[in-house]
Amino acid sequence: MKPLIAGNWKMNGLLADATALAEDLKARAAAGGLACELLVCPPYPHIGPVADILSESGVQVGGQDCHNAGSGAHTGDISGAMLRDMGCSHVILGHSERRADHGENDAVVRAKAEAALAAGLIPIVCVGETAAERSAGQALAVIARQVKGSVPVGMAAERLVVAYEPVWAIGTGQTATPGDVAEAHTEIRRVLVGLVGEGAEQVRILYGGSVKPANARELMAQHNVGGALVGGASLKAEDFWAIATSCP
Ligand SMILES: O=C[C@H](O)COP(=O)(O)O
Repeated sequence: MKPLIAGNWKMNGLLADATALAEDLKARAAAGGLACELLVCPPYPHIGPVADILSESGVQVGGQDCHNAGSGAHTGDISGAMLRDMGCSHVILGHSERRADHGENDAVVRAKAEAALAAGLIPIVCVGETAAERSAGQALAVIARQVKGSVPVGMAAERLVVAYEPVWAIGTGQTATPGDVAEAHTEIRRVLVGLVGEGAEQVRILYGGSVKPANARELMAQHNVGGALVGGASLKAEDFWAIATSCP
């Protein structure tokens, strides 16, 4: 399977910024020849216009979260079906900013992943340790616990993406070393084998945390790294494209 380079635009920009970025990516994608799949995850209000612009481009569109219920009285939330209806193929779930800002735990993330799958979306399940957990020597244990708790059991490997995002590397400019990344991804793969079975080798495990053009090539070359989840650098088409063209 090709690597996946996903851009998480988070809560940034207005509609004009989102559509300008989408138009720029569409123009770059028209040349073809990328060795990876590309995905952008705009803020909810921008998903429809961005999906319209990118509809024939090959660049996929995703959500940044969805509720675990299919519909109902959940003010301020959106469902997987709504994302699918707007043209989304993927949804990011359990991002550390959701876990911190909205108190989402592994059980909630797993319920959301099950709802996303039921809606026809591919969940990108995020895991990663804090700086304190790493200092305490618990990084791998935390990662293993989050994967076991957040990933639905027995799912098809091609319907799942996992993202390793050490919390201390997100938006800080401090990137995990290639060795840290390889170690964490190997642990995630080991846990996935128990959850997914034989297909676990096919699950793409993305790295996220201060990925930029200058470090993307080395990170993407690590064992078990199947792409990147990019925050800040995905807001500039030039940088996002440079990361996409770094795929092996
Ligand atoms: O979802 C993306 C990550 O949180 C990484 O963000 P960043 O590239 O700005 O560090």
